Amino acid sequence: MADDVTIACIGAGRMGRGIAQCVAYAGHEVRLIDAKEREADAFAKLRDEALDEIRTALASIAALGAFKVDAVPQIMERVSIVPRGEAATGLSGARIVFEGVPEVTDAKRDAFALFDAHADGDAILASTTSTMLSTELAGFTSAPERFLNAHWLNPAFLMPLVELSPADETDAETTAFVRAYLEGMGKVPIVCKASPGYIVPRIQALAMNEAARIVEEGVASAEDVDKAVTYGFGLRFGVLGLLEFIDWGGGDILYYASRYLAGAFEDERYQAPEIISRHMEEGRIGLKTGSGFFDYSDMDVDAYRQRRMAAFLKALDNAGLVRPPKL
Ligand SMILES: NC(=O)C1=CN([C@@H]2O[C@H](COP(=O)(O)OP(=O)(O)OC[C@H]3O[C@@H](n4cnc5c(N)ncnc54)[C@H](O)[C@@H]3O)[C@@H](O)[C@H]2O)C=CC1
Ligand SMILES: O=C(O)[C@@H](O)C(=O)[C@H](O)[C@@H](O)CO
Repeated sequence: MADDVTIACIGAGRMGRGIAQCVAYAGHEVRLIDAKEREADAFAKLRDEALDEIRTALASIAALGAFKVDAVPQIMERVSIVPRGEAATGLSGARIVFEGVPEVTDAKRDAFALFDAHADGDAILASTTSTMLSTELAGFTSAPERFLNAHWLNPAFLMPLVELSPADETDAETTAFVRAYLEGMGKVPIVCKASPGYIVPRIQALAMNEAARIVEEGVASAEDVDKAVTYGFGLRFGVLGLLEFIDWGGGDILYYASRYLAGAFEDERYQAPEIISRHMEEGRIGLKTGSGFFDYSDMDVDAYRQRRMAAFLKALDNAGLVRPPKL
């Protein structure tokens, strides 16, 4: 991967700015393109706001000790922002164009048309849509072989994961190029097949809606729901992952818990998928049977548990929750 890759972002909102910050930090030139037609005054306001936001975010991370604050001006020199009318200049020479316009089909269609009209013949278009099916979006560009979804998580500068979701027509080289580029800047890309919501938005939409529902029903306060996530749900799944935790608790427990909750709430949303009952029939319910979603049969299980314990202790220590025993 060349060091002088130029990047463009269509859309200078939350994600466009966050991606620009990562790209500039990683040493590459980045052009933000305001996707909306605006009067000169309105564009100047947006430009100042966007550059200010990126500069302030960099400075606050530097102030926390991540890097030297003197580096901020040099990083900022790599960021520019142009109005929609200058999209041709902004897109010229860009190797990857990240699209970050609102999660609305017409806005995507319009941004893709801008890419088609002005981007270079070898440029890759990567949509940061949270949910839209890549195969559907691919139909909005005349270069579907150079298109894929690249779902960054917010805040882009802090979150390592980027979910890549190629469309049916996407060339393998397109995915490989974007993957290598992201890895080069220290991100952690994963590839999933064309499917709405990939992994994270698909799981978190259920979790976020359920959290909101708990507050709506008066079951717990917003403070306590988020405390439960910080000190329970999030902390544990940060160490174990969801599927590994099924193996720890036992797939059978999830099966019975899901059945009870589906009955108690009289709602199908708690039904376990078929794979859970199939694993039970096959005796694959996790650590206690030697396999579940993962295979533990050839593993030194004590050493494995000790590694996970170390990760838990680290997480507890970060949260200031490690206490010595009372003697
Ligand atoms: N906000 C989030 O937490 C995350 C958002 N995404 C995705 O990234 C994409 C962009 O989201 P954000 O950056 O949050 O949006 P945003 O609203 O902050 O920024 C969108 C930008 O596009 C411009 N724009 C262009 N065409 C527009 C139109 N037709 N109508 C209105 N505004 C238009 C807006 O002026 C704005 O500058 C969406 O697809 C979203 O689902 C992905 C990950 C996280
Ligand atoms: O994970 C992310 O950062 C994003 O996918 C989002 O937060 C989504 O846009 C989410 O807010 C949609 O409800």
